[in-house]
Amino acid sequence: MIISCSSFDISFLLALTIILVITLFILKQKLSKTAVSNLPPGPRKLPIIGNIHQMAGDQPHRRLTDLARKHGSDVMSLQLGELSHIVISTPEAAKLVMKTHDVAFASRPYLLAADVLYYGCKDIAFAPYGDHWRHARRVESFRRIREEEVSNLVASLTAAAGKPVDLGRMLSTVTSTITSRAAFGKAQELNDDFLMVVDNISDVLAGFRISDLYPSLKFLPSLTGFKSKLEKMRKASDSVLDRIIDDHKARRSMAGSKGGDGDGHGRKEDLVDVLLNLQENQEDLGVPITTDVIKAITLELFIAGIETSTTTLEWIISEIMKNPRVLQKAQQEVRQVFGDESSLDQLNYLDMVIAESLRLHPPAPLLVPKNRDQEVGFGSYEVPINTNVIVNAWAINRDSRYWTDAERFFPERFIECTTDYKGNYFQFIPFGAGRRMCPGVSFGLAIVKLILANLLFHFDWTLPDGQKSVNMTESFGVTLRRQHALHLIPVSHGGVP
Ligand code: HEM
Repeated sequence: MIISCSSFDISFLLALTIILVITLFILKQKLSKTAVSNLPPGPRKLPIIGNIHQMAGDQPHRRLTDLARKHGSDVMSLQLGELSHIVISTPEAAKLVMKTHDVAFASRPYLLAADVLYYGCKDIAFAPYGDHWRHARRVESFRRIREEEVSNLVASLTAAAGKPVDLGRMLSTVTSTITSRAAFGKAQELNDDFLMVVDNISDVLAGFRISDLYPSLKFLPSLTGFKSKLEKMRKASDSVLDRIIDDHKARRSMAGSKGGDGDGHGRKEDLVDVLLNLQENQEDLGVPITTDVIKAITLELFIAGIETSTTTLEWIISEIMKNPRVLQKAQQEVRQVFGDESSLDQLNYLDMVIAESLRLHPPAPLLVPKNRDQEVGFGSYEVPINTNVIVNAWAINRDSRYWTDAERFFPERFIECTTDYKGNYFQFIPFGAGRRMCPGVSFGLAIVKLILANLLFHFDWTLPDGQKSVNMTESFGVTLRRQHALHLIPVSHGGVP
């Protein structure tokens, strides 16, 4: 969940002025009804907009970190438009949310974008906690990644050796092809409209647009043009997903296959097959797996697979280019040990490099927002039902009480502590924790590690002429991407792994 810069530009302010007048009376009434005496501390809020103005100016995870330092380092109240939030910024408070009271905080807030794009929140990430979500999570049967795609990447880089390449774009292509194979069974030809959806989805799911913050003003999404943008996106993804599902159904019926492993012609089962199998065995589930559910889950896993792995890889490579010592050490290990995918387990230093990059640059710095939908105590504070909960993993992963020299990129720190991603160490939560923790940990890490090992094995890397260092500026979006393209020069090292 990220605030889009565009949400805070001039059109935002104009729209805000209009709604201020219209909503004054309604909100005054609402706020007085929900006033609670013992809320966690927080910055002073203005009438109607609450603390929206304090979110402008920087990346949300950085703004929230600064505000928390001043107003409530563990847990802080924030009013964004109509919506009450608490912001969690320490491992101790994160443990209360994602372990002690995990069930009470296991739901997600309503988001119009998730409603429209995921067929009424029939995906996994934005599904309310309940029967649908429990069954959808069972579909974490991701296929083993295909080494061929990584070989294709190596071949393209070899062909471009000695010249600058846009590495971020190449990584995005390879992760998209791998995910496409796992999800759809083959690399799909995805039209420009669908790729527009992939590019924009993290922005529209950010959850901080004016229409998200004033959900009772139902006319806002139409007034601001947000609704028509979402409908256009849904139309574009819907036609591609329909085609993919129809293809699968046709192949399955030709093969006379009802589930099983593949279609009898050597085609392996993919994510869409797994979902169609579940649909055919509805009686086992008690929750209908409709075609909309299949489309929502397929789209979400496809996008989750590309965005997070690409972002993780880009930050790792940026960090090691800034730290030649680490690059050299990682490269030495890879060139001594790496043979094929089965030897990935022996690359211990590479694990530490990945962990250290995930610590400093978690691809989802604010995780996915949670919603408190059950009555529970929260430490000494009262947190009303329906409060949204933002867990600032970015701040937590840099908590100087747990991490010595916390801002420094130093993979060796993981010699002493664990790189366990199971959500048991609340000072290190790049994948979240608890019931709603990421189900794609193994799939995501396998892609990242395999690609990284190949990039380090086959190539030495240099910066393009005239570039002294890697620019580390972050961009706005649901995932924490680099703002500038990552241009590097691959120099072939030779050797066959
Ligand atoms: C390095 C890679 C990845 C990172 C860092 C990452 C991180 C995260 C985070 C932080 C969350 C939110 C957890 C929470 O709210 O507590 C999440 C949720 C999720 N992720 Fe990932 N992810 C990665 C890869 C993947 C992949 C490859 C997939 C699927 C192919 C995936 C699918 C999902 C789904 C479906 C959810 C929602 C879970 C739920 O709400 O129950 N992720 N991920």
